Amino acid sequence: MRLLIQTATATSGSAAPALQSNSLYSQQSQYNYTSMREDDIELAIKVVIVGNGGVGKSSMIQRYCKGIFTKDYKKTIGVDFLERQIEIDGEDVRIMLWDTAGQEEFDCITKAYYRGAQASVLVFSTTDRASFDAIKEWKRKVENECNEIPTVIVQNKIDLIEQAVVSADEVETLAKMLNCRLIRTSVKEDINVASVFRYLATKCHQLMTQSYEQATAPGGSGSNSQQGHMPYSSTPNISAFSPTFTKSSNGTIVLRPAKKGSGSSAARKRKIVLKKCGIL
Ligand SMILES: Nc1nc2c(ncn2[C@@H]2O[C@H](COP(=O)(O)OP(=O)(O)OP(=O)(O)O)[C@@H](O)[C@H]2O)c(=O)[nH]1
Repeated sequence: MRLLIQTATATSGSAAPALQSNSLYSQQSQYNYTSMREDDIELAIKVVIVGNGGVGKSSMIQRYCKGIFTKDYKKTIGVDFLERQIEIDGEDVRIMLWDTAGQEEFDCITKAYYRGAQASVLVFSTTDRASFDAIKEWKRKVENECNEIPTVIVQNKIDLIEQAVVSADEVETLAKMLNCRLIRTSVKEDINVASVFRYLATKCHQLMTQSYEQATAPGGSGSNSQQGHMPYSSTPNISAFSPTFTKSSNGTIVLRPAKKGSGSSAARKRKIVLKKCGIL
């Protein structure tokens, strides 16, 4: 059995995939569990990476997904994405990293791609004061499209700490004020890059599991719904789609079944719980 989810059309690794307007991910992320078999669920998290031009967003994604670093600066035009799969609590989670152009001229294109994101990374550079000052505004832009989602502020280029134009105190104060986790990275030296995405994936995984359990618990909010819809919550859900997977021309993305035999004991336990809950 397959679940169809209307979402943004995207092509693996290509720049600026076409976007379709999409009610599912605009404000209310809802899943119809009655039409979904647990085997069909593949956990995927959409993460948007934002920040001024030249702070290292593309480099960070390349480092994380391909393990490479290049000194060349190639301005991102529009939007691009890469993905990587990691394991959280014994379950495979696909992290889709959406790289957005930092230049304001691309704002009207990029903001459309924030929609449906379950987590965000706000990046500034240790050597670029303006990029630090812009963090609040980047957060606001993401929130406009996604409400409150797990967010990390990344201070990149800490290998250049001697040329820092922002004090440690200032950065910590801002992170507290915006209620975001702060992680200092050097993409060049490969310091803390993986921690950023593991932190966000873990956070999203927890939120999704809570939501899921509430929706499927006997007498829980899910059982009250005639349609079996997951109740709307301001917390993010991990979406069960992958932009690399087969899509139809109308922007419908078809889920692929989870790999056979890949289930860990945690995943198996979840399957048992789901079966008990009578999910078809
Ligand atoms: N020293 C140092 N340089 C870095 C680091 N991360 C990225 N850079 C360099 O910073 C420059 C800009 O990096 P990009 O990844 O292209 O920046 P971006 O944020 O994607 O820029 P836009 O596409 O314009 O939004 C490149 O020359 C990178 O090599 C780092 O951790 N340390």
